[in-house]
Amino acid sequence: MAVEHRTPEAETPALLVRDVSHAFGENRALSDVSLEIPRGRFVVLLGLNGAGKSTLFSLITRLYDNVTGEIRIFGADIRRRATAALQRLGVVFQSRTLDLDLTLHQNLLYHCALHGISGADARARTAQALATVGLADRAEEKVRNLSGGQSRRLEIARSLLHRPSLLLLDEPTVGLDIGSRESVVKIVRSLVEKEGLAVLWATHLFDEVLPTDLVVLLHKGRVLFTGSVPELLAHTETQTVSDAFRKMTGTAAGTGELAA
Ligand SMILES: Nc1ncnc2c1ncn2[C@@H]1O[C@H](COP(=O)(O)OP(=O)(O)OP(=O)(O)O)[C@@H](O)[C@H]1O
Repeated sequence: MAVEHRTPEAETPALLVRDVSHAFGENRALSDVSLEIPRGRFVVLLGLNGAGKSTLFSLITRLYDNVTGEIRIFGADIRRRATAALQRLGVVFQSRTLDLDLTLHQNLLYHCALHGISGADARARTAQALATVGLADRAEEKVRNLSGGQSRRLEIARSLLHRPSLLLLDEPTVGLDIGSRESVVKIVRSLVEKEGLAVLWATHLFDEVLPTDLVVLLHKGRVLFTGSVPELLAHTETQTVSDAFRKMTGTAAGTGELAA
């Protein structure tokens, strides 16, 4: 008789992706992608434009249906237990999705309503989320008045309202000036350190990777490496993440959309 082995709840990864592929017609955007995000870790999904990062996010968030492989959020299969899985997930997509003519407060209250959160609870969560991202004093202004970095921070606040345990961010710092980039990175890293959130941070900017992060290297729809930064450097016999990336992908220095 087959014995079923169950992973204890505390050991279940925040996100498990196993053997997931996706194609747009003839264009294979993802091929047998597997990765894991342990609880409470900051994981960088590193890949150039077109690597498949946004496609993977669309599958994890169920914008697209994954027809191959398996995706689990804290153990819940996103197809069979979609509600349980998505309740634990917060997302900041690459394109902006705020209502410019509503105030910060109204944008967040609207999102609370979508999650069935209302009244005093919604107001308390909104105030707390705005404070977390340093925008408490801007609550009654229209979003139209915010800078790019402030808008991003508001989107992060919005993603926290239903108190997720796993946060996905797709190229959150693209187009921001250096000061705004730093503040966005700092806020998200602090959520990992202080609140124990697990984060999947998609980027093509190597200087956003810290030595203590885990890295998933995605190139042309395939995962070429998963592990810690020291493991990546040892594996490639290089000194920097950008050199390691170039070596693994065969991308020559000075070409491609590399930064830092
Ligand atoms: N809706 C779509 N229809 C057809 N092809 C698509 C679609 N979305 C993505 N692709 C293709 O799938 C591949 C992966 O794209 P994807 O957007 O996931 O990459 P990415 O790593 O997020 O890059 P970027 O940061 O430029 O969005 C690319 O070849 C892209 O052209």
